[in-house]
Amino acid sequence: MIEKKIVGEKAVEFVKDGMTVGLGTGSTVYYTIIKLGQLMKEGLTIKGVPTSVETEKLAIECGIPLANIKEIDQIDVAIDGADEVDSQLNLMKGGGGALLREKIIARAAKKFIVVADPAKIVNHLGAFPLPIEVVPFGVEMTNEQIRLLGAETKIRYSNGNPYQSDNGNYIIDAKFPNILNPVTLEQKLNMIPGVVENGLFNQMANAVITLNAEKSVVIKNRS
Ligand SMILES: O=C(CO)[C@H](O)[C@H](O)COP(=O)(O)O
Repeated sequence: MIEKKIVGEKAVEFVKDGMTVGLGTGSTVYYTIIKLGQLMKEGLTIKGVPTSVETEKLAIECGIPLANIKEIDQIDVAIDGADEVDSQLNLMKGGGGALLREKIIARAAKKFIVVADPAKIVNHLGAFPLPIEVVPFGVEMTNEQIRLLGAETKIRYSNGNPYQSDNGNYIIDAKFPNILNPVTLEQKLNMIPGVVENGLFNQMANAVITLNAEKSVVIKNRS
């Protein structure tokens, strides 16, 4: 999709020589990573911190050296996609199942830049089911606790088996009606035993790169 390519490539403007860069997961940040690989051939020097096994493979293919996560003292910028972005720049993420590593890297980064095609921009989060990473043990009980918060839930499956994240956990997709208070919901979900993390990234994005109705690139900054 051309929109994803435009916003994905624009994000490289936030990357400067010598930076350690958090590399998100998905079909939009894919274009950022490809572009960074091209720029490295022209002399840019960076280290990447991938948020998934899929992104790790892509970064290696693109010739981006990976930082050792145990030795990183800082991540200068993290760039990632989103499933939904609200007017306060709160995000819903995890459609690709990588939300836990994505949140760890985004939180550690000095700047978190989101690349989102215009279809991702919403007034309120919640049309997309919220991905929640849970430990496999007692998944049905954890699922029930999430349902009690008002969601219709589905354990995510892949090829006939529960989908497993890169961390060996399961994902529950939870359809809440309009999420009017994402901050409270994020906290309530993470208090349920068995929930590892959820896909609400509240007040984390410093900027969101998207397109306006005229198809021009716009950068929304969080106030
Ligand atoms: O959170 C994610 C993966 O866990 C992705 O960033 C999100 O699903 C957006 O993906 P895409 O850019 O392919 O639309």
